[in-house]
Amino acid sequence: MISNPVNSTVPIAAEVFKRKGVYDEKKLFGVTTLDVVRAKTFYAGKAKVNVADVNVPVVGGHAGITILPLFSQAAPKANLSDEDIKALTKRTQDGGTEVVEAKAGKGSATLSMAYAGAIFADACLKGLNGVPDVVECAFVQSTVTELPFFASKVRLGKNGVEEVLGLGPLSDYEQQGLEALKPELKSSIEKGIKFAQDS
Ligand SMILES: NC(=O)c1ccc[n+]([C@@H]2O[C@H](COP(=O)([O-])OP(=O)(O)OC[C@H]3O[C@@H](n4cnc5c(N)ncnc54)[C@H](O)[C@@H]3O)[C@@H](O)[C@H]2O)c1
Ligand SMILES: O=C(O)C[C@H](O)C(=O)O
Repeated sequence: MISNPVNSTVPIAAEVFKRKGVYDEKKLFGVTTLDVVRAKTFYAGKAKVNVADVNVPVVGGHAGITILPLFSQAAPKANLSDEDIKALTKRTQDGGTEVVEAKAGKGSATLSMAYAGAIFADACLKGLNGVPDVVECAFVQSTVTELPFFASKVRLGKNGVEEVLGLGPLSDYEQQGLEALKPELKSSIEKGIKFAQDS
C-alpha cells in the first residue's frame, strides 16, 4: 500500500482481505521507503558523507510524528549535535507535507516516490527470488510494540515477510519519540479498522 493515509490504509486492506478469507500478513506492506530515502539524504547532507554509503532505519508509521528516524543507528557514524538530530528528525517527518504543500493541490512527491517504490519493489523481488538477507523498513503487522501494525526493519524472502526485526537500542530522544507517536498511530490504525468494518 502506497496510498495515504498508509497508517490507516494498511489496516483497512487487512480487514478487507480478512473478510474475503485471503489475508496473509506476510504479504501486506505499507511502503515507508520514502521516509528512509529522505532520512538518508538529509543525514548525508549534514554529516557530509556520500548518501550511497548511508543507512538509517525509520520506524513507526508514515505521517508526521509517527515517522521516527533512528539516527542513533545511522551508518556511517557522524558526530552530530542533539540540535542537528532534532532538526533532521523534523525535516524527515515533514518531508511529505513539504512537497504536498509546495504542489498546492496538484498531488504529492512523484519522482522521489518512484525511486522509493522501485527500491522497495526490487527488494521484494530479490526476496521472492531467494536472495538472502534482504532488509527494508516497511509498515506491517507487528509485535515489535503493543500496536498491531508498525514500521520497522523487515527481512524479505520467498514468503514475503520472513522476519519483523526489533527496534534495537534507542537514544533517549528516540524513546520519547516512540512513546509520543504511539497514541497517534493507534488512533489511525483503529480508524482504519472501524472504517473497513463499517463499510
Ligand atoms: N507512501 C508514500 O511514501 C507516498 C508518497 C507519495 C504519495 N503517496 C500517496 O499516493 C497517492 C497518490 O499520490 P499522487 O501524488 O499520485 O496523487 P494525485 O492526486 O496526483 O493522483 C491521485 C489519482 O487518484 C485518482 N482518484 C481519486 N479518487 C479516486 C477514486 N475514488 N477512484 C479511482 N481513482 C481516484 C485521481 O483522479 C488521480 O488521478 C496519494 O494517496 C498519496 O498520498 C504516498
Ligand atoms: O502524499 C502525502 O501526503 C505525502 C507522501 O506520503 C510523502 O511521503 O511524500
